[in-house]
Formats: sequence, C-alpha cells, structure tokens
Amino acid sequence: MSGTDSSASRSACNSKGSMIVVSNRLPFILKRNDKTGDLERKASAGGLVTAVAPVVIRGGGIWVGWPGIHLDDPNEKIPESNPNDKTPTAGLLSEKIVPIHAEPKLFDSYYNGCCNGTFWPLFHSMPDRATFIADHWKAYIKCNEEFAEKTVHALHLLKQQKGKNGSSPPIVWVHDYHLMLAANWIRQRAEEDDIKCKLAFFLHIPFPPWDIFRLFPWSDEVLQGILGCDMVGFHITDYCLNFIDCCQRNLGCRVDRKNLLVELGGRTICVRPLPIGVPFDRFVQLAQNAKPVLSTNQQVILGVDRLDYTKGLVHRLKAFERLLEKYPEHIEKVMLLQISVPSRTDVKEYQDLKEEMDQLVGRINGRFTTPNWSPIRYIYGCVGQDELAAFYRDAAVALVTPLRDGMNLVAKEFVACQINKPPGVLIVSPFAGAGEMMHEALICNPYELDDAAEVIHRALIMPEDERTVRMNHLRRREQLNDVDSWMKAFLKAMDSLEEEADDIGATSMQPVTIDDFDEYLSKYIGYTQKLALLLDYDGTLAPIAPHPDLATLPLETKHTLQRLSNMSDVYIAIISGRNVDNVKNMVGIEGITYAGNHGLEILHPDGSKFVHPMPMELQDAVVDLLKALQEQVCKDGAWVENKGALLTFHYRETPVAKRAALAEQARKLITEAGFTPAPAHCALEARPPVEWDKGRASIYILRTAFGLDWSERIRIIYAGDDVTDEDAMLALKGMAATFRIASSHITKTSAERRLSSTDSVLAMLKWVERHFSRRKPRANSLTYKNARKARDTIQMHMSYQMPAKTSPRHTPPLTPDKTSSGSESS
Ligand SMILES: O=P(O)(O)OC[C@H]1O[C@H](O[C@H]2O[C@H](CO)[C@@H](O)[C@H](O)[C@H]2O)[C@H](O)[C@@H](O)[C@@H]1O
Repeated sequence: MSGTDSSASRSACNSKGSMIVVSNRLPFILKRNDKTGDLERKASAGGLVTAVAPVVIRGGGIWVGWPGIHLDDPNEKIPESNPNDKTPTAGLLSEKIVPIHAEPKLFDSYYNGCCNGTFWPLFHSMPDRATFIADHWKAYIKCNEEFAEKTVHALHLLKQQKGKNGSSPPIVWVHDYHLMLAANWIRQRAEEDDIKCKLAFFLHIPFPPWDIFRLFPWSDEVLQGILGCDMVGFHITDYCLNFIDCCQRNLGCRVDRKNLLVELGGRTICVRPLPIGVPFDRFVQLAQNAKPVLSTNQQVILGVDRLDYTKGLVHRLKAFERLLEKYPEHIEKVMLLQISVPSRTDVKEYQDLKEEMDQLVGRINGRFTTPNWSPIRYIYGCVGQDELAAFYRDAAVALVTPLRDGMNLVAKEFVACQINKPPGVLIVSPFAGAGEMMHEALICNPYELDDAAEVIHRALIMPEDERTVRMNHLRRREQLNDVDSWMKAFLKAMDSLEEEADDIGATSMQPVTIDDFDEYLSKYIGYTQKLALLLDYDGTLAPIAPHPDLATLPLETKHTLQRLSNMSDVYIAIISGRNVDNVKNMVGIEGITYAGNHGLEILHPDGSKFVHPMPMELQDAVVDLLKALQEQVCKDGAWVENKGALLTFHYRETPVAKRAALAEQARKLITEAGFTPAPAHCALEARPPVEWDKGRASIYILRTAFGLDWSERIRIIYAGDDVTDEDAMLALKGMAATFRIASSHITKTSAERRLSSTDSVLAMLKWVERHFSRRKPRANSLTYKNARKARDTIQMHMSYQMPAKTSPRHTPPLTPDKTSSGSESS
C-alpha cells in the first residue's frame, strides 16, 4: 500500500464497490532493463494518478491500459513495483493490472493517426490540422474493442473475487478521447454475461461545438459510444452543453439542458461538469522546500507548456515582443522564461513548431538584447518538480495563454506555489477550461496581440494589495477544489445517478419562474457566508438631482440599507466622489464604512479615518485651480464644488448651448494645473495625479476596513453609475458581481451587468435582503476590532508626485515604501 491515503480514497471505500479504471496508458510505464532484460515499472507522479490510484487500490479494483511498450510475449508477467517506490501506484499489485496488447502498426494508426492526428486537433477546434483517414478510424475501432474486451475480463475477475452476492456493482471509469467507443461495448458484453456495473466516461480535453464536431465523418458512432455510459463528465459546463447539443442534433436524443441529461434508447445519461484540480498541498510543500533557481532581480514572466500548437506559444512570444515595443520601460526589467516540454517529437507538425519557436526566440532576443540582458530565456526540455515549484513560486507573472485547452493545470500549480508575499499575477486565456473558473486571474485573449501586451503590462504594474486579494481568492478556490475533491465529486455524482436519472420528464417541462437577480446573483452568491456591498452614491443610490444638496436618498433605499447593515453577514461601504462627511450626511446610517473623494478619505464605522496623504504642493495646486476655475469659467450657472482634496466643476444649470465650450475651457484649466479631467454627469471632476481611485479604495476596504476573514466564502457586489466607478469595476473584475447603472446601453464598461435606474438598485438590495434575511443580527463590534487590527498591521504603499505637465500618471512602488504610507487617525 502506498503512503498516499487521500480522503477521497477513504470515502470511496466506506460502502462502495470496486473501481475499474480504463485509460490509454497504465498509471506507470514498463521499461526493459538494458542489463538484465527484465521489465521494470517507471511510476507516474501526475495529479490524476495521485487521486485515482488510491481509490482503485483500497477498493480492490483493477486498472486496464497500455503499458507503454509492445511486448513480444503478451503473457509476460507485469512486474511488481520497486520496494523503494513511494508513489501512489506502488500498491497496485500486478494481479490488479490488465495490460492491453496491440500489434505495433495498428496501435500507431490508432494512437498517432486517429487520437492525435484527428481527435486532438478537432476537439481543440482546429479542424484544419485534423486528418480524416478511414484506416485510422478502423484502427481506432479495433483498439477500442480490445480495451472493451479486456475490461469485461476485468469485470469477470472482480466478480470471481467478490462472489456473486458481494458488494455493490463496480464502477467502470473510462478515460479520455482515446476510448470514446469502448463504453458501449462494455455495457453490451456485461449485460450478455449478466454482470452489473455502473459506467462512467471522463473527457480530459474540450468537447467542441456541434459545428466542429460534425466535421468528423463518423461522429454519430462516437456519440453512441460515449452514451453507453451512465454518467459522462467534462471539465466545464460549456463542454457539457456542446456534448448535449451534439446528441440532440446528430442522434435526435431527447435532452434536458437545465439538468444536463440525455435520453437514448430508454436510458437517461447524466452529463456533469467535473473540473479537475491539482494536488494543492503537495505543490505548497514543494514550493516551501525548493531552493531558488532564478538568480535575477528582474520581474520574471513564466510560461510552462508542452510544446503543442494548442498552447499558443508563438502568439505568446509575439505578445511579449509587442509589450517591449509598447512599453520600453520594461526593457532590462523583465524577462520571459519559457519552458517548453518536448512532445510528440516524431510528428511533423510538432517538429515545425519547434523550428518556428527557435527562430522566433532568436529574432526577438536579437532585436532587444542589451549587453546586460536578454528578454527571453528559453528552455526546451523537462524540468524536475522541485525546480518547477521554485519557478512557480518566484515568478512575478504566469502566462497561461493557450488557444484552446481542456483545463490547464499549470495555472493551478502556479497558484498553489505562490506562497511568497506579495504574490505574483496569473494571466489566463478564456479558451482554457481554467479561464472559466479562475475569475480573479487577468483574462487575456491570446489572438489579440495588442490587448495581450496590455494585460501583461497591467500584471507587471499591478499594485500589491490588488495582487494579494486576487491571489488569496485563487489559492483558496484551488485548495478547496484540489484533485482529491475532484475524485470525491466524481464518486458523489456516481452515487446519485438513480435519483437524477428519473428527472428528465418532470424537470424539462417546468416553466422558468425565477427573475433576473435569481438567475445572476443566486448563482454568484450561492451558500456564501459573507457579502461585501460596495455602493456608489449619486446616480446609484440617489437619483441625479439639479444640485448635489437636493440628491437625497429615497426613504425606502435608506431603510433597506439600514436593515442590511444590521445583518451579521453583510458589510456595506458607500464609495462616493463627494467628500466623506457630506456623503455620510446624505446617507445618514451609522455603523457602515464611508469613502469620500473617490476613496481618498475613508471613514470607518468606529469613527477612525484613513486619509490618503496629500503633499503640500498638491494642496497648493488645488487652491490655485479653484481660483482659476472660479475666475474664468464660473459663469452662466456653472460653479465649482470645493471638496478639500478634490474639486468638481458643475455645469448642469448652464444653458445647453453654452455647456460644451465652458466644459472645454474648464478641461484645459484642469489639465494645465496637473490634474486629470474626468467627465461626470454634467460635471468635470479634477482628479489629482495619484494612483488612488475607487478601485484601489475598494481593495483597501475589502482587505482592511471590513476585517473579513478571507478563509471564509465571501462575495462582493459593486454598483456604480459613473466613469469613476469603472476603476472599481476593473480592479474587482472577476472577483465581484458588478453593475453599471445606465438608462441605455453603454459600450465601454467593465461591469458585468447593467441596471437601468436607482429603482433597479433598490430592487437588487431587496433581493440581497431576502437572501440574507434568515441570519442573526450582528452581535457585537468584534468585527470592527478585527478590522482595526488589520488596518494597523497593513503596509500601505502609495506615493505622490507632482508630474511634469505632460508626464504619465505616477505609478506607486511595488515594494513597501515606508516614507509615504497613508495616515490613520481616530
Ligand atoms: O461617486 P458619486 O457618489 O456618484 O459622486 C459623483 C459626483 O456626484 C455629485 O454630482 C453629481 O450628482 C449631483 C446630484 O445629483 C448632480 O447635480 C451633478 O450634476 C452630478 O455630477 C457630486 O456633486 C460630486 O461631488 C461627485 O463627485
């Protein structure tokens, strides 16, 4: 028995039957010892094997697969594992192995021809790279028959061992695109032999949309083969829906998209998203123990991939080149470390890709290299687990930008190894399964080189607190959803098959009764323990009025907010462009957080205040600008609101015909004074040249003001109506449900949803109230004590600089800057 004894394996063996795993390869490969001529096992350290092998071993199950070598004598005995082997497969006795033997030419046609020449590119939505050759397909059928036959043999072996009235029926779990036909034959043969079993299939690569899938001439057979199972698993819901769509269109199956069910020949097949994870704790351990291998003070951008055309490596290098063109400030400051693991090296396409990569690396290095620095360090080869963990741990940015990928475990391994403080940033392609769940990563379309360069730039300059919040979320999710929990989810799905399979008739007829918030927010909030509500004031909570003093909070909104503020699990901050005392006055609720001047001042519920430091020259500049605006543009009803650190030039009461000219004049004055003019509703905000906005303020509030314990499940909602709210929506992208309030469609927004008015905001708040209403009121102010502690301990990193009038806005340092920390006063 191996040392690995996962909780998934223990739960699998409480009451369940055995498991037979069927995969193209066994969980180890056989090699012949050059000297002795004996066969030896070479163990696999992959995450999948780590999770699945213990379950098979503990349940007395069997593994069916190809041993990685063509044996002259198919009866040659499979050796036991080496006594020093500590990997999870060590306990898999040779009697629990059923090896596949196939004639080498046939196997080549099946494996290289059909699996990797046809299904691999087609299922990755790259049909131009796919070949459709009848002989390859015939070989695929033959090999799948062989796998099915050997699996039925394994079922017989189990039946003999357990006796006729033994435990519950075994689970037969067929893996991946190599074996899409096997399940149907296993079912038929098992039925003929009167052997009961539950059949499952899991696809590790994407399942393509119908328009791509139907290009395969024998696509119906593939679907029928998979539908031989009771349960079919994919990484993400999109692939499930693609599969269901194909079943309906190709085979005319009755389907239920809501409950993910397909009906064929009187049987109901459950389709389930089962996103795979990584052995999180193992990677943490590796990262803790690995010695540093990167001796550089440059920011390292890391890429780790098999050298495969699906991984977008050429696009990645070009995006990096674009970054250096657009942002030369990164020259000599950053380095792209690309590790490309050799793969399918005897296939022409892969050889061509290697050639292209070699040339591109040479060209980019040739173009940008300086005497002290080369932009790309390229490793073509394998790296050990320890070294890999060190790369993951010490990289500033991980670039995971495949053109298409079933899941992508590099993204997850990177996150697991990010144990350093402050952490790095993950960039993921939306075309990887990982991109669907890792919301807090920066999303980057690898095809759009300019945008990719922008995203890399954003990652390189991302403030420390934003990096920390994003990485905390990412790590927590991956720790919860590690490979063991994937295994558990699979076993649970197999357990509940009977109940779910009965549902198709009943559920597909049910009318949809849920409203918009139910659809969007309940999915997002789910069983959340805590909710952070970040709300803008003017135009969001209060309708726009002719004058700021008249923009009062509607009573119903006030009462709803009041009740929400008394709920133990709801945390509220009002984040406004008004000055903080003014907005607190307008809202008039005690015990919540107020941020004024777009977050430059933050008033905590306990009365203490955070004030972003404002150097003298900037204070003087505000006074000068106020004077200039008052003297030159405060006419025809226009006026300046003096908010202390900030100014707003209002022209709502100016006749429409005169507004544009007046606003233009004001814009000039604001720019000349070294401030940034930001358009608001009939107003121009003069924003100081500081890297602090509603985005940074939101992150600060979430991290410190609320005193939240991030090991709990926390959800965030942000709502705002203004361009200044876009800063927050961008900073919270992927981490929050975001609403932009606008009466009509807006083209440029980072928000996920639009709400048409302040009335819709109230409706949303009431939805939240209903959702959380069964919880107890806040007992004491312990939370705020925690918050105070958190604020006291956090290092704020911000600095001001009065820029030369034409220079870009100042970027705060990435390392703690003790001389310019924000001030806290009670
Ligand atoms: O961040 P917010 O809470 O949305 O504040 C943005 C600005 O709101 C106020 O001005 C706007 O609302 C006024 C009242 O409805 C309206 O008269 C004006 O035309 C709007 O621009 C406030 O006066 C500003 O200080 C805020 O920056």
